[in-house]
Amino acid sequence: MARIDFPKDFVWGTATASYQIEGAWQEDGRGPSIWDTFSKTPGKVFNGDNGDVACDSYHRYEEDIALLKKLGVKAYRFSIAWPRIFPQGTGEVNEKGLDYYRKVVDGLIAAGIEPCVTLYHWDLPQALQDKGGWDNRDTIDAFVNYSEVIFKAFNGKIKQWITFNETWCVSFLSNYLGLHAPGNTDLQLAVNVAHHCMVAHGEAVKKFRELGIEGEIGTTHNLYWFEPYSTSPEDAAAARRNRAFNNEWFMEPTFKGTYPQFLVDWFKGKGAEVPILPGDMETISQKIDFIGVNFYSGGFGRYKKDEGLFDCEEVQVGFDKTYMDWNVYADGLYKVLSWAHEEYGDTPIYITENGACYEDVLTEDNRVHDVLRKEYFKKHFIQCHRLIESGVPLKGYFAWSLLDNFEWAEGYRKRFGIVYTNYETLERYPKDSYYFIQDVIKNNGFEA
Ligand SMILES: N=[N+]=NCCCCNC(=O)[C@@H]1[C@H]2[C@H](O)[C@@H](O)[C@H](O)[C@@H](CO)[C@@H]12
Repeated sequence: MARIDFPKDFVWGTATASYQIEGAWQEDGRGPSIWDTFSKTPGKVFNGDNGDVACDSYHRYEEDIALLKKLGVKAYRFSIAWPRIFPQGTGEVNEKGLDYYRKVVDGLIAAGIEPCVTLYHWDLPQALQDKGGWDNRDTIDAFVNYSEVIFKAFNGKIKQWITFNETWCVSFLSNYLGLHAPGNTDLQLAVNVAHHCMVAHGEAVKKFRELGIEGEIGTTHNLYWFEPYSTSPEDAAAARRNRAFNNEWFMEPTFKGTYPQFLVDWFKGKGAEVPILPGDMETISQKIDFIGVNFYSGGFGRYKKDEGLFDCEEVQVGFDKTYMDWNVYADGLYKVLSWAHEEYGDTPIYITENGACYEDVLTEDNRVHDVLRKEYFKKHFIQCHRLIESGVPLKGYFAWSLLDNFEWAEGYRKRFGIVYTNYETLERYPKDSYYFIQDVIKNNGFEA
């Protein structure tokens, strides 16, 4: 057994998102989001589940904060629901919406926990979607207007700001693959959405700097480690395309102000071109204070003509799988963050999400012995330590998720929490993984 110790200032946290935990979907003036619409469209979400109640954190946030305090985290990442602040996306500020987040932020600070806020975690006001959503460049200004209200309302209280969560999901998963809201399946539309979200990110960073807001600002991309199954040039090219679809397409513009040309050409061949206006790339690549990375999995790919968007098929090489059928590939975390550090430089990195879904059984005495999830965390903590030892500027780790919650198109059947949510009673029960992480935080390390 080897002792794994983390740096004294390493930030341990957990993460959630508004639509996944809050519920209270029509309370205190909240307007509809695209996820209210999508989840109530038959066939889109497992079992017809929706976020009307979710974990009811809108009313139970004090319980959540108590769980965070007991866990011992330094920070808590959550998102603000744009439709609570601007029910129609723009116009009059809904003060009652702001009041909820004032209570959450003040509660966290009183508990000695740093609030880390995501401004956009997918719940776009439906009123903006009705005008084209992220395909319409006007939504960029609406996002900056919303961001400015939040910056000013919480300046000095919130010190870590994330503009977007997973622009890959907002664009390709939601507008090309059609699996998330609003459920489109058009490559050009998805390319437009990705671009406009990244411009919106850059414009919000500019506003943050102009206003002199305290703290640090960044964005979160979900990175996936994908490598060729063999040394053949075809496999290498196919895997590179598939990886770049997830990684470089977002990291290159964010850090270098360019799109990866080989993929621009590939998309052009598929009839999709990036709607770049003069100044966009400079806006997107505004200097950020940190990069958030969500990491879950990775895999191997090989060339297969006409397979998917990139003539690339994933090869099963025997990885253990989570209940999402995702590979458990902890080395992939080391590889992808080492690659990001080499490619994009010394910007501090936070793992803003990492975690696993398994079938959880609640015992008679309200325990969940989630051995596999504990193992998943332990394997990935070891890789975090390797990264730090290798000189990668990894500054913190947020476990996904504090609570079992609304898992998007999977509804409530897929549980990622370190705390079990009983959806009938809305009671919360810490799982064994919660106590494992509590111990790791207390000792800032563990016996590997
Ligand atoms: N098909 N398919 N595609 C693979 C999708 C991988 C990317 N999904 C994520 O990273 C989401 C991220 C999200 O922030 C959170 O809100 C989700 O609850 C977690 C768990 O799902 C993860």
